[in-house]
Amino acid sequence: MQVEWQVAKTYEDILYYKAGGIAKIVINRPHKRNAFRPKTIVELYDAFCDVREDPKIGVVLLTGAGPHTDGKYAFCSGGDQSVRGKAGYLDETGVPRLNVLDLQRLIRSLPKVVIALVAGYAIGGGHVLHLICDLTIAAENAVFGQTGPKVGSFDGGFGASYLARIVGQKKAREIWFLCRQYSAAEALEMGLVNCVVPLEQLETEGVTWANEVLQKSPIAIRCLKAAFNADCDGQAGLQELAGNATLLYYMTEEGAEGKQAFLEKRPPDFQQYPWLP
Ligand SMILES: CC(C)(COP(=O)(O)OP(=O)(O)OC[C@H]1O[C@@H](n2cnc3c(N)ncnc32)[C@H](O)[C@@H]1OP(=O)(O)O)[C@@H](O)C(=O)NCCC(=O)NCCSC(=O)CCC(=O)c1ccccc1C(=O)O
Repeated sequence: MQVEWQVAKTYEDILYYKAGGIAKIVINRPHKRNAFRPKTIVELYDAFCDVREDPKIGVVLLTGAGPHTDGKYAFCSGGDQSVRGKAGYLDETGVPRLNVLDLQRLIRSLPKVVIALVAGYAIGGGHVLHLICDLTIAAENAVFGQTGPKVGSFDGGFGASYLARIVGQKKAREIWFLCRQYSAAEALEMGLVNCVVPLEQLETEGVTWANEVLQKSPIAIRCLKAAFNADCDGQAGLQELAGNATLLYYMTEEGAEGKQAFLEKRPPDFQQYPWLP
């Protein structure tokens, strides 16, 4: 399936396209195996905010540019260690940041479906990025793993607890404690990815999945995503789920009656609405 991607906005570290109801966001630092610096995250955050505000977009494909000149592919290799300072990753003004955590929360709470397309390495913070996406499609050359304890880092948030929800406690501890690398086939076996396809079919497969999602009810999908999140995300997850309930209530005549009565300075007439079983 050929897609006519249109550039949605120009950035330095990422590429951002749209076509139909699909957005494609590409981490574009192949010379660093698509490691992210604070600027990369600021740009990713901006693009995901644009997706959130665009009512035509229902699905995002998140991927990495490649191959690099050495022929190797990467989805993302995590935080750029060359700009790591004493208290985080240094931005252009020297302020230390761990702003990937903001991006993780934005992707998770985005009321649209995010699909990671992983070719090559999804390592360290890059592995956590694919993990928090709603779905992951891996190319046959994909390689997954955490490196934190090897490079003096760890993600005790979604990177630990959500990983354990997906692959189980024993496997999650193995992944973090041993810092091994896992093939696409092994990732499929442990439920870390949804499917594995030949490299040259990766984007086509992503577009096929996206188009299938786009045939479905937007409100049903956003409520389901919030419901899946609520199971793991404590009060923030409940807030997200309940926000959808409020959205739906606002869309009812009953909800509108309360507002209308206030504006017309009269008592609300809720008696016309049934107390359903
Ligand atoms: C990905 C590799 C396994 C690929 O190996 P290989 O194919 O042999 O390529 P290399 O020759 O190693 O790399 C090519 C080229 O890219 C540069 N590079 C690769 N990865 C990085 C990186 N992460 N940062 C900077 N530069 C990178 C590499 O230096 C080479 O450059 P040359 O100039 O050509 O030499 C392998 O590259 C690899 O293992 N990479 C490192 C993976 C890693 O450890 N990532 C960091 C993990 S920690 C993290 O991601 C922090 C996440 C985070 O922000 C966070 C989140 C929540 C809580 C806390 C934190 C926190 O900040 O700690």
